[in-house]
Amino acid sequence: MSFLRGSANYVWCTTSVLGKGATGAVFQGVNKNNGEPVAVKTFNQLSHMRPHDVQVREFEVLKRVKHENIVKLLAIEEEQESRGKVIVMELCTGGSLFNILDEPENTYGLQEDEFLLVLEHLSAGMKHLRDNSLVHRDLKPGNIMKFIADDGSTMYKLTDFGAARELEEDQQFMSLYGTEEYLHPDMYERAVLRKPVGKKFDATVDLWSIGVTLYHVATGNLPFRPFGGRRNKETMYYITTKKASGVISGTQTSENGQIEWSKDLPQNCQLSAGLKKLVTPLLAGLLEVDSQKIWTFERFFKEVTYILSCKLFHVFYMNKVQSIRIYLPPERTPGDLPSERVCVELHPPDRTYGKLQSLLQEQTDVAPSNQILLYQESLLLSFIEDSNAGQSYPTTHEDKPLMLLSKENNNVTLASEGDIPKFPSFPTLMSVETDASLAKTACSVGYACKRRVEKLSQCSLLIHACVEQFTAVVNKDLKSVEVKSRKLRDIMRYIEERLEAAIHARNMMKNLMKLSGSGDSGSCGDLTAPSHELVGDLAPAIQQLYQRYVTEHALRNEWRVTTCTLSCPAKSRAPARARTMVDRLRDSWQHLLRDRATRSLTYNDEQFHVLERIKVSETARRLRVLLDTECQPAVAQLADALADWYKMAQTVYLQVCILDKDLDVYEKRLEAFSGHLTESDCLFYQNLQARQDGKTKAPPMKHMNKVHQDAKVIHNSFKDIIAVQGEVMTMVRENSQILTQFQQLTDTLVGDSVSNGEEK
Ligand SMILES: Nc1ncnc2c1ncn2[C@@H]1O[C@H](COP(=O)(O)OP(=O)(O)OP(=O)(O)O)[C@@H](O)[C@H]1O
Repeated sequence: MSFLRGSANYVWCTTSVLGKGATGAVFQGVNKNNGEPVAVKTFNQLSHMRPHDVQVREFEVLKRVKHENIVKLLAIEEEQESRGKVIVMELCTGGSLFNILDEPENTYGLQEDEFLLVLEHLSAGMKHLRDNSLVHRDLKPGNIMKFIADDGSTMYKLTDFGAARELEEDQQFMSLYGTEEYLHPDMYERAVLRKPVGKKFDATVDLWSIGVTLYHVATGNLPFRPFGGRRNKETMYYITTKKASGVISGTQTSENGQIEWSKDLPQNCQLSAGLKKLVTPLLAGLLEVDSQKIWTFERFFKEVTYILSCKLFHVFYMNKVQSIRIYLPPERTPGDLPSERVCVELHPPDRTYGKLQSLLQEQTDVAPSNQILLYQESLLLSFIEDSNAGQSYPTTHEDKPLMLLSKENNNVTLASEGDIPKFPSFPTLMSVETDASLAKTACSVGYACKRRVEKLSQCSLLIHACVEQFTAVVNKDLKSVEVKSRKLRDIMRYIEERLEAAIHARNMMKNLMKLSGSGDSGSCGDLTAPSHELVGDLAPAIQQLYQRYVTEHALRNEWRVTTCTLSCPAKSRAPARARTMVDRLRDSWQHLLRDRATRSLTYNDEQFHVLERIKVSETARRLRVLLDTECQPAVAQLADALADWYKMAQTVYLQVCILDKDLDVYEKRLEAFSGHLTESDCLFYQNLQARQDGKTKAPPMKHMNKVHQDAKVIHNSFKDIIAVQGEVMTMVRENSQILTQFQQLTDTLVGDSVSNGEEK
């Protein structure tokens, strides 16, 4: 039966229950004046038995807080019929985090991006409470609401501020608080075990609850789980108080059995290894029973700020066909506040390329010197303006990651992603009670399978993308090596020409000086050009590679030929098929849930119930087949093809690297020789100048100073050699002609004087 209830400005229907808690129920209502949907919190009889000041405290607190991560208070009104107070709040259509975690999709915890959103919003909301000297004391997923804005963006908001001071009244606290798994052990001892404790519950009790909540959000499970659950209170207390520092979970799987402690997040949780590394110490700091060791709020906020300001890199590690995530620490900003120093000291800012490489090595074992890191169709380094500054690093996405390839290891082996739990099977006898929970478990496993199918499908696309990008890089490198070798051959030719001219000039001057009896033209040092055989030797190898890989596209063609017959989960729409099957599992689960609520089924209903069980088992079987016999083998085959292809591609890449290095060595030698030649020319022309100035018999050199200066320029900047070579050569040639003419003239003069009998 539904009843319409109302206050001055709002109405709600008693069937539109959003949730129920210890103090009352929350309904979806509507503003009578503008139709705005709202949430209306009403209070039950039990809540009215609390002292008056306790009852009004929630209203007082709500009036004081104003923050985007705290549910907004719209009004406090009186219900027309009962005259009881109601709280009207903004409506959070995404439900509570508890409901979200209860979804089979989140059985193993929230996805990484959603987890980070909860972390950010939860800590921002808590910071606002701290800034207003408020302690929540009843923090748990049920009191964190998901608000979905008109633009579809999500905001998590804290709610339920009814607990703060009630802790002073033991009785109320014990009777009104049902969710004990999130309580700090000291509060647990007093409220649940009902032992008098001489301890004060300060703000750190919230930190413990944040720790339990975050563990729950990250894994889908509570961190401390005694066998038998909530009823095993003594063991619960034992686990939380006896756990060692750094331990973040304790589970008892059998009656009076051993506790399994762990300092790590479970393997099946959805967070990446990169984020786990940052979140695990945070959880350990919060789930610390020793009051001396538990983190302060300030430390918690700083660590969260640190985690959230890390730059995320999606990386596809080709040799393991694995998507990984790297969180690069934030940069130090000039405006770092003194209060942030602690955090800076704990995590020295280091957003350098070297840091990125060492984080990659941590997760992949590929040493920095062996990392080939690509972004799109180039090496990542070519995108980064300053390898010490993170701002210029490109933004990556799941489907547009950095590609990491190992330079020295040309093996490709699929990384093990861990086992997916088995689908449950229904017992032969139908049970309305257990069938619904078995169907829910089947849904949870179905979601895990679907995620794995999506991952494999993405891997297959990334394999193709990686091949394309690496091929582009090899081609680009080959092209630049080819251009470099052509340029060096040109330079070599130019240097040889210059050398020839220099030798010619010196020989002629020598002859002239001898003839004119003016002495020697001066030493000009050893002028032997570096053998151009080296560049000549490299040229055919470069040409051959160029022809095969750039002109004929051998790498691309090879990949196409080997993979054109292979199946690809992305092309066969495996993710869409997996999604349809999971939807089917969900429908069946909902059907079995309705059956459980009905309790007694008619004969026909029973037949349909049995059919739904069959549907669940059959869909589960097909989903497993899709994963095990279609997607996994397809990616394994692609990985094998990739292994063969990479053996070839890596060889070409390394060959090109070696050729490039050889050319660099040769370029250096040419540069050194060019410098040497320039110096020699300078010396030579300086000598001539001196002779001219000293009125000794020397040819009048045109452009001599210009040649001298340009030669210096060339010496300073070898790279400019091509730009000025024409000009310099013209001048050198002109000087050479002058010398030749001068010699001819001198020869004539000498000949004349000989014929005139002047020669003795
Ligand atoms: N603003 C809101 N929008 C949508 N649903 C809400 C809103 N506020 C509360 N709810 C739902 O109502 C439930 C109970 O609300 P609330 O926690 O305030 O009640 P309570 O009686 O204090 O509960 P508890 O026993 O947890 O202390 C929440 O878990 C949530 O599912």
